[in-house]
Amino acid sequence: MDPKDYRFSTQISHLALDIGGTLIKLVYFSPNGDNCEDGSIVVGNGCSVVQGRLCFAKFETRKIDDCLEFIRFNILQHSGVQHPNGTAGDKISVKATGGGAFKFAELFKEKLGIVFDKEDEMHSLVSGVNFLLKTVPREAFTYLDGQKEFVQIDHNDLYPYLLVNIGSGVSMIKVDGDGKYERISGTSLGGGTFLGLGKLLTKCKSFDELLELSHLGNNRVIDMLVGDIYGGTDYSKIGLSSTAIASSFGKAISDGKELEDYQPEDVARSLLRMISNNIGQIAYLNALRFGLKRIFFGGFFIRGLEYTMDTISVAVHFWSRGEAKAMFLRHEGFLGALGAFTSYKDKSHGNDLKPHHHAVQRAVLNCSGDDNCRHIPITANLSDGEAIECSINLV
Ligand SMILES: Nc1ncnc2c1ncn2[C@@H]1O[C@H](COP(=O)(O)OP(=O)(O)O)[C@@H](O)[C@H]1O
Ligand SMILES: CC(C)(COP(=O)(O)O)[C@@H](O)C(=O)NCCC(=O)O
Repeated sequence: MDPKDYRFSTQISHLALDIGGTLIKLVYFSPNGDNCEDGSIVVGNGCSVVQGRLCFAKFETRKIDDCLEFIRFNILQHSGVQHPNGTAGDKISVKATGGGAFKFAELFKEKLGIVFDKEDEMHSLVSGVNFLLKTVPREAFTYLDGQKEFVQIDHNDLYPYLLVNIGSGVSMIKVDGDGKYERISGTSLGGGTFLGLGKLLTKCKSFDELLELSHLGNNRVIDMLVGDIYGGTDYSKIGLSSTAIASSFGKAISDGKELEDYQPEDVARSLLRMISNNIGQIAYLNALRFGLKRIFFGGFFIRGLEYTMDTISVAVHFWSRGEAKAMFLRHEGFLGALGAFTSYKDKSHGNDLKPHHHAVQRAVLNCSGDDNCRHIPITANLSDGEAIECSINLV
């Protein structure tokens, strides 16, 4: 292969995208040093092992042009690939998953000369979680009563588990092994519902603003509690305390108030609680259906927010009477994109490429904060996923 072509084709396959209903997630490999060659070590079988980091970025899907610019200026040019206006002749193949891999395929081809090599969304989610759980230390944790505890993952006792991905909508997947999974349930009441209803009800403009508001609010102003119905007492016979929510938003029935009479922060709090609680409960019911004890929650809805994780954990704990465990992931929002990224290696089997083509060899979390992704000049939300140090094989 012409060395120029070699560089061209290997560099750009270090990017994978997950284009969802609300957010576009990017995972890309950033070699240590200014370019790939600087960080690479050639090993005996002719492969170069390149040291670097997996970096993460996200964009709102409605602002897809920002994402296109980001890829053009930070990834294509940084890789030595210059396609200001890609043409049909300059095809670059990139792994992509999520609904947007279909919806926006033409746009990426037209604007960047990128052709999507599509990976199934559910498959990518599962691959992403398995990669994280098996490779990245201190990835999974529990969160209950304000206590975060990292979970030691036993590779020999990982399956089966339930994966609940809370994106715009929610998918629930029973995972039995690598590439062995079944989507067993889902609900349309997900992150998109929280954000959509939140925008309508509070006039918030963004997810972050809505979260900020929810921090300040009190859900009991709007939620009808068991005590409100039972005159302040518990309904202990069926295990409900007086402070349990009997009916989300139920107080609005008889308060005689208009929406404007409620504080937006209380509305945001009730909404967050309602969505989180409902997902926790449906997750538990599905875990019960299949006798699953471990439930991993992913998706960008969670955003590492204590209140959300606590609500989900309490719901799982309460309904399962402590039998099932809710667990969360540090790279929660990038499961699909990571799965698509790791699929560069899967496709190498059975074709001309050697095994381990672009296989992520090992990963150690790099918690160095600002130092991550420092070559990136234009704005992207980089703080949401900590970079993962790793090396990759280039054949
Ligand atoms: N910065 C953000 N902008 C919009 N939504 C966000 C943001 N951060 C978290 N979210 C929440 O995450 C959800 C999207 O999660 P994600 O896993 O990316 O799903 P999708 O693949 O459907 O886009 C949104 O519906 C919203 O609830
Ligand atoms: C259609 C989807 C898989 C798309 O994924 P997303 O962009 O929401 O992450 C998801 O929104 C979903 O599973 N919705 C729930 C549909 C249902 O089971 O009712």
